[in-house]
Amino acid sequence: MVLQLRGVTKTYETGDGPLPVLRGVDLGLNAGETLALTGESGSGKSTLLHLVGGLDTPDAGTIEVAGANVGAMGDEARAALRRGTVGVVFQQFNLIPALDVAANLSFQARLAGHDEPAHWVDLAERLGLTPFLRRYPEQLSGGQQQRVAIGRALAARPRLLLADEPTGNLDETTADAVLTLMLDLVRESDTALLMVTHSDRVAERMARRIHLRLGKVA
Ligand SMILES: Nc1ncnc2c1ncn2[C@@H]1O[C@H](COP(=O)(O)OP(=O)(O)OP(=O)(O)O)[C@@H](O)[C@H]1O
Repeated sequence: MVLQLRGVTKTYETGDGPLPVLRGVDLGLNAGETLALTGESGSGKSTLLHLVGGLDTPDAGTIEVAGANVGAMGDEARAALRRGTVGVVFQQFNLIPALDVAANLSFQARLAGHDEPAHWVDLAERLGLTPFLRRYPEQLSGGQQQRVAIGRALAARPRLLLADEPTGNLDETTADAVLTLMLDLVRESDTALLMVTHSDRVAERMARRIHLRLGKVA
């Protein structure tokens, strides 16, 4: 299994007191599996993604990614996890502003130890980014930046791809095309995909779907 969560809980401290968000989440994801994560606004979807990506730690429970316990990792191991094993496409794309599109793609691949120009060039071509390789992120539309973020994550050949509404900024036709491409790419590389979405249309294209409600998988 690429991802296994057991009894994961997370409570935030707020000005109004503790806010329990996750109350014992169990979840497993196999290599190459695609899973839609739905739930109302505020149900904890982004929190779950952040925990799996090692950006925050659970209060209790375990999160294993490719057999390693994320909660027990030190900063170094967690950084390595984010460089290579887990790819992320979050709503703020976090592209590197000082690097052009080609360099954003190749930099991430090199960081992950996959210095394979043919791979990221192919990803760029399939994502329709070839005309923009010499442009900087600020010179791209939101949808173009979104495609760079997808290409950059996949260039690192992750075992698990975490995506938060990755087609949310696109019109329906483009969103469908980008989603089809993403699903093709993860299938080809046997990458597991955990995608947060509000869209039934998107969720229906994934192999499995789970819903977060009252802090648990409903
Ligand atoms: N750092 C934080 N400190 C305190 N509360 C937080 C923090 N981050 C998130 N929350 C709260 O935790 C709850 C879950 O937030 P989260 O972003 O995980 O929800 P979500 O399901 O992703 O929502 P949306 O669909 O609106 O993006 C919300 O009530 C939010 O206000």
